[in-house]
Amino acid sequence: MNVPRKKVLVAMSGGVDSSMTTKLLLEQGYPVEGCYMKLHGNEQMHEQNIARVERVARYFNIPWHVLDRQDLFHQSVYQPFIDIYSQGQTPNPCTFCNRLIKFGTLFEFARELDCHHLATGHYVKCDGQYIYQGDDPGKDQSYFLFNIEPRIIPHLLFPLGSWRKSDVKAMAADIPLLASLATQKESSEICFVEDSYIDVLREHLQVDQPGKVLDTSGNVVGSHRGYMHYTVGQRKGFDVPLSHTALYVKQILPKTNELVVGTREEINLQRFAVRDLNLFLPDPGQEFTCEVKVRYRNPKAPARVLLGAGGSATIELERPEYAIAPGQAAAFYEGTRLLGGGYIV
Ligand SMILES: Nc1ncnc2c1ncn2[C@@H]1O[C@H](COP(=O)(O)OP(=O)(O)OP(=O)(O)O)[C@@H](O)[C@H]1O
Repeated sequence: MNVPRKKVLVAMSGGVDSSMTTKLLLEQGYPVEGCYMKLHGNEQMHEQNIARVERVARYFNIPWHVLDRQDLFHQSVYQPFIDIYSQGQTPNPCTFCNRLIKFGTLFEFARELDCHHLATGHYVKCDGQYIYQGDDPGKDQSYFLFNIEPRIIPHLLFPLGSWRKSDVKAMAADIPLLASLATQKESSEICFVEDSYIDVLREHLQVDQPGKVLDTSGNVVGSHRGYMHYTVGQRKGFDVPLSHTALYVKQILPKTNELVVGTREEINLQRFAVRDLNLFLPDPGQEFTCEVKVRYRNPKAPARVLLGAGGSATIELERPEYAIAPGQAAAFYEGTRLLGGGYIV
């Protein structure tokens, strides 16, 4: 006799991924409910997305909910995004949202609805103990999940982990009533950024304030548009008239509105620190070896992690890496298995 499946709450954005997540879970025999969360402040976008979620929920004949978490999102994702840029660092807002909202308050809501599982359309895999990279190398989103609470992993379902995005779109295109999902524009990488992050910052801060560019010896060599326009590792957008070699941002100095630039060799780092460590390993010891990804699109690099006090760690890379930006996540892996990570200091 088949054991009945426990109920799942699917985080539904109105996009193709979470809609096809719903379809796959229903096919696997799970009772499913859906939930759209109002997070950013763009009401027009919410209306459009809610109409899509309603269409999908009706098509699959499942109950669905709207959860308003705009206040929590503002306070724990949007405002820190602005504050971190103003401190001269590069924030990773999706990791805040994943910890506190998608896999935080939404999980609490799932429990209120008596749902044992929570599912999203992330391209990752999960065996109930660990999260793994998704099979589609161009879509794997495990990096953004390094900071979720370990206690909720046993409840998570990610049916798209073994799918390629192109096949997910083809599956949607085969359902006449939902075919438009397959062709709709992909949502931007950060849900509240329509075009450029600088437009968001400009609403709150004086981002356009020209400043000095220094070389690594402290000489003034050029000018820039305002430090918030830049990320460590960036090569373009500042002016160093007399340089004949490619120069990259090595350091951002918010107090003096200065950038320090250097050659590729000068900006490479082999050792750096992280804070707010989050580990899925039950017993990591004082140090362990793994591979580290310091940016979403960077390949994983072999490293040693030395644990320090108060959730800090030092990362020693086997070979120097380029563009290690304070504020970004450093996610740890063993093969495709996500071990956790921390924020680069
Ligand atoms: N506003 C929202 N309400 C509920 N769940 C959401 C919302 N936004 C995103 N999600 C969930 O988080 C997952 C990952 O979101 P992300 O924006 O990274 O992916 P996406 O490729 O745009 O997904 P989709 O095609 O489902 O919109 C989505 O598949 C969905 O399950």
